[in-house]
Amino acid sequence: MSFVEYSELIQEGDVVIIFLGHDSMMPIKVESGAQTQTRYGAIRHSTDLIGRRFGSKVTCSKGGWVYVLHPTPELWTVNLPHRTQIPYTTDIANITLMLDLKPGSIVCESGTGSGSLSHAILRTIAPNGHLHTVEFHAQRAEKATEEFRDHKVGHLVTVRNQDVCKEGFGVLGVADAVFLDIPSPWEAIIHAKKAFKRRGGRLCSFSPCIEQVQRTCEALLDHGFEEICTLEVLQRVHDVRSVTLPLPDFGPEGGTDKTKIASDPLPEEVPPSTNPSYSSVTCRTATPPREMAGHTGYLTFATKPRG
Ligand SMILES: C[S@@+](CC[C@H](N)C(=O)[O-])C[C@H]1O[C@@H](n2cnc3c(N)ncnc32)[C@H](O)[C@@H]1O
Repeated sequence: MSFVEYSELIQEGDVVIIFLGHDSMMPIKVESGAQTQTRYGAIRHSTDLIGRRFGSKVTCSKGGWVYVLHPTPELWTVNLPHRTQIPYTTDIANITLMLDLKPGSIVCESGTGSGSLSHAILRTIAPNGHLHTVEFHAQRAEKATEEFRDHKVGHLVTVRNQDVCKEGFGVLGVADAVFLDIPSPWEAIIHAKKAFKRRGGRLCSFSPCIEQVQRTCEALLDHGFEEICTLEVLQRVHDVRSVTLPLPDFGPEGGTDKTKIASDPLPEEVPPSTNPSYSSVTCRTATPPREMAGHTGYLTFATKPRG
């Protein structure tokens, strides 16, 4: 099992996602002899997991069943152990697109935090790209390193335990893209600029507050970045339902001018208001919500030009 390559069978040491329901999943590390308790009973790793196919339905000791899923960055984002605030898949999808990430890209990131974004970046830049991720909190840097190794993506990432605002990313002139998710991104712009390749690249900074965005945009302008734009990604979930609407009364079919064409047969005149099949119509419709909660943060993108 690897986060960047699909495997058929579950093996000792793999991470699997136990799916109990759409709102109830948990990641576990498979160890022979171990058991995991769920509300449907115990899952015995040796007999229930090892050697089974990813996606299998597994019956637990109390008779209930779960699915065992192959991990993906999206499933990891909603199941990872939180050590920090994290970006979610709606923002991550836009970050990946707008940073133009692809297999082979070299990316610099700070802070690593809980590794939510890192996993998505790694899946996109595999098999020959590289992620340089900087985290100044020693335990978070250590935990992320351990997880990347366990998830078989360690060869694609270098974790550095340092302050990106003081010491930068630890690499110069290599990056195609830079991502910042720190409280004072404006202090790291100078280091981002130095990390980029000579031909330039794309930068993204994620900030929850507009004041942080303003300072970051000023720093980006001061350092010669172009195409600066900030956006907020909101999910607009449409509510699908059936509605019954009254039909307007347009009068009898064929009009009321009975003298218009003498040869026309007159339609059967049933006033719509007295004919139940014409007075209303039921249809399926989708309505957007009136209010949209869910501000996660502002995404500021910019281009570092050549030179
Ligand atoms: C919001 S979290 C990042 C979450 C991360 N993007 C993820 O996907 O899980 C911010 C992280 O940045 C780290 N951090 C803050 N300032 C930093 C700095 N100057 N240098 C390096 N890391 C920093 C914090 O310790 C924290 O772990």
